Amino acid sequence: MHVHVADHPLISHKLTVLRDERTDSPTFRRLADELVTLLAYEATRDVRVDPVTVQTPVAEARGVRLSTPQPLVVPILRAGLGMLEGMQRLLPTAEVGFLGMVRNEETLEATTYAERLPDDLARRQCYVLDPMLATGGTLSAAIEFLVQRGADHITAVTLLAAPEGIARVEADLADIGVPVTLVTAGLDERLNDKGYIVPGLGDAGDRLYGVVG
Ligand SMILES: O=P(O)(O)OC[C@H]1O[C@H](OP(=O)(O)OP(=O)(O)O)[C@H](O)[C@@H]1O
Ligand SMILES: O=c1cc[nH]c(=O)[nH]1
Ligand SMILES: [Mg+2]
Repeated sequence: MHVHVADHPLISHKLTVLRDERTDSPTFRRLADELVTLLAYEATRDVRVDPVTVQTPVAEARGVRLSTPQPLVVPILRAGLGMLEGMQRLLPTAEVGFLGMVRNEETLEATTYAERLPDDLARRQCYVLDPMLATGGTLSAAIEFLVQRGADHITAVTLLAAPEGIARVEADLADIGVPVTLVTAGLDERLNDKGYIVPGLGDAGDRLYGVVG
C-alpha cells in the first residue's frame, strides 16, 4: 500500500483543532469537511481522465475530462459520512455507495451491517472514506469487499491512521492484486489497549454525531 501523509500547515492546523477535546460537534463536523476537501486534492492525483478537445472563443484546446465509469466514493458509516460532502466538493459527478460497518469495542472485530453498492464494480476507481484507521480491521474488510465486486483501484482517505493499522491492512491485502493508496492527514504514534489511536481524537463517530448506546 502506498501511504501518503499530508504535509501542509493548513491541514496540520485544522487537525490540531479537531483533536482538541474542547472542540464542539458543529465545529468538528466543519473541520472534518474542510480537511477532506484538502485531502481530496491529493487523493485524486491518480483519478482517470480521457483526452478531449474543446473550442475556446479563440481556438481549439486540448484537455481532459473524468473517464467513464465515474469514480465511486464509499463512506463507511457512520463516521465516514462526515467526510462525504468534502469529497463531493471536488468530485461532484462521482457516484456514492455506502458501507455500514461497526467495530465491536470488546473484540475490536469489524462487522458489516449495511451495504448499498453497485453489484458490478468492474473497472471502477473507488475512494473509501473513514476518518479513523485504528486496528485496520474495518478498512481491510471494506477494501476486500470492493475488490471482490470488481474494483480495480482503491484510495482510502482517513484523517488519522495508526502504524499498527497500516501494517494490518498491508498484511491482509498483500495479495489483493489492485493498487491501494492511503491518504491521511496524520499518522499517529500507536494504539492504546482499547484499540484507540494515541494521541488521536477520540471516537470520531461520537464526536460527529453523538454517543449512541
Ligand atoms: O481500524 P478499526 O480498529 O477497525 O477502527 C476504525 C473504525 O472504528 C470507527 O467506527 P465505529 O466502529 O466506531 O463506528 P461508527 O463510525 O458508527 O462510530 C471508525 O470510524 C472506523 O470505521
Ligand atoms: O481512535 C479511534 C479508534 C477507532 N475509532 C475511533 O473513532 N477512534
Ligand atoms: Mg465510533
